[in-house]
Amino acid sequence: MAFDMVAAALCVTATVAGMRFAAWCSAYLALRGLPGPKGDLVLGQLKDVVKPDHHRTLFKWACQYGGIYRIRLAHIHAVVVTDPQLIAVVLGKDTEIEKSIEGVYSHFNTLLHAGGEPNIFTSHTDAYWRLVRKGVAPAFSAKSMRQGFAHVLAVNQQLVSILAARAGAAVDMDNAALRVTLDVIGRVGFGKDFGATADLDDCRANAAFDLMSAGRDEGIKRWNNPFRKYLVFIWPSQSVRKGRRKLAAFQALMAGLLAEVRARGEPAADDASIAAQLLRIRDPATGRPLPDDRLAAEIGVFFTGGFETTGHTIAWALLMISQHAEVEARVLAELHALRLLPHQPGRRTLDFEDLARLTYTGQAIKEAMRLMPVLTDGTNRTTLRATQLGVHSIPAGTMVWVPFGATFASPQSWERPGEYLPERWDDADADYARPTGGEAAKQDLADRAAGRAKRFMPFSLGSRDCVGQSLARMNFTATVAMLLSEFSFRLADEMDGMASVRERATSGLLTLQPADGLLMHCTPRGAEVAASC
Ligand code: HEM
Repeated sequence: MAFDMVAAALCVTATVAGMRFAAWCSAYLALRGLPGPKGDLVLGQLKDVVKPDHHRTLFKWACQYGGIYRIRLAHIHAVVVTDPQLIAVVLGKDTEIEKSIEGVYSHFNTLLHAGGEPNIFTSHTDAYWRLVRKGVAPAFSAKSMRQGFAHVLAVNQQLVSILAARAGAAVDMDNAALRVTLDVIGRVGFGKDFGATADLDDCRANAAFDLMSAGRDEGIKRWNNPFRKYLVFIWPSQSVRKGRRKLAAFQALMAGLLAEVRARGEPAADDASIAAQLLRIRDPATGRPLPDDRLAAEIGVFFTGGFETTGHTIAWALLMISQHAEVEARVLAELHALRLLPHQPGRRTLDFEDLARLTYTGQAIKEAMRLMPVLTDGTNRTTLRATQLGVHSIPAGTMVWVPFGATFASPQSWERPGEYLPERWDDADADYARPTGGEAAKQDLADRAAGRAKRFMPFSLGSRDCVGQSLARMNFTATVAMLLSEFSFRLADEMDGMASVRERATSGLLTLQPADGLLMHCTPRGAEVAASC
């Protein structure tokens, strides 16, 4: 009897394995027509894409193989897409191509939830995701941003005073920008001042700031080694135990924030902060609020999603603007026209309406986001069924990777792609793909319904785009404008020049960031600057 059961189990296992192998082989054959790099026999291109400078490799492959090519990450077949027309299909068809939850996003579940439950970022596009996404949407409306602006101003004013007191000294502006971002999300979204901006020096002095990066580090280790979450039981090395402790501390921090928010009582009717909106969510089936553990995980995802992304964006924009004298001069002229420069007659404080008026400054930031996109790896999808991408039929179960860095720098979509040219955004249509290859291509493009495919999508596209983009825009525009109005920034000699900072940028830590911080000397602007504008 026992023998029969073992034999039956073995038969089932062998059949399932056989079917999987057959599916794998058929996907291999189906994708064989696509170009792609030759890789390691066992790992394929896996080793290339976990390197700290893999964004360069993805760019090189896009130039070499075009807007769609295949790679293999060990046993996973993947198709990499940088052609805007195809990206529009990939990110626009939720019912055919879903976020790659299993194998990519689900690794991040245990970072935020001890039991590994998914959150708005890591869940399928399902009923739970819709409930949370719809629930928090009002927190990012124009009205909420206007309400939160006073916090953005206060945090940046604090940074300006600290930098003024350290005039001339070299300050790590990447670290400073990250701190501002943490405080902005804390204050605007949750009514909580973490005080990270108050002390720029010591990472460890601010527990919240320290834990934000710790969550990220452990996330990467788990992504590179999915078994890491179990290792503490099997091989409890010091590093694994430390990672676990940090994660537990991060989750406790978020649970503590939830308790703090609850202790304030029912949110006021006009409070549409992230905290208030999360508390208002009700399960339509039971009418009950989300359980506390899920709420704490959702709070955590707004910090992890918004903290490094916005912080490094600010740092890259400061670097690019301050290293291009002609761009900086135009930014200053715009600030001067709005009476936002120190020492100018009738000087005003930046207000919410100014954010929309800072057209050129916005373009300068946007161009920095094109050349140094924080989410250079973009997004991953998986085909739920066989899907047509251009002339290629992509089998079900294939990972489709849209790397933004390679897309935003591709010579197939951009003129002078490697140059920092904020003026390219003067054209309101510059976000959209252009026909290349003469009249025929123009006609072809005009013929396609999806002819206005976007070639620039730093916040992604479609239903799973960035829910927090309005907060990010408000934060980075205000910070860059306020810092540049008050100071000129010179890259410290230790940084070895802008080219070297860009060359050494790492994408191995989830976001594209300066490898060794961004040391800059900040000099307060004198009266002559306003006079010369
Ligand atoms: C410059 C700053 C930012 C950039 C470039 C950015 C970019 C993105 C991108 C590309 C996605 C889609 C990711 C994917 O498909 O894997 C995303 C999703 C998300 N972002 Fe952002 N983000 C930024 C700031 C923020 C901020 C400030 C918040 C909130 C405080 C936030 C919260 C989220 C959340 C919760 C999601 C998941 C949305 C969903 O799946 O429905 N992000 N972001």
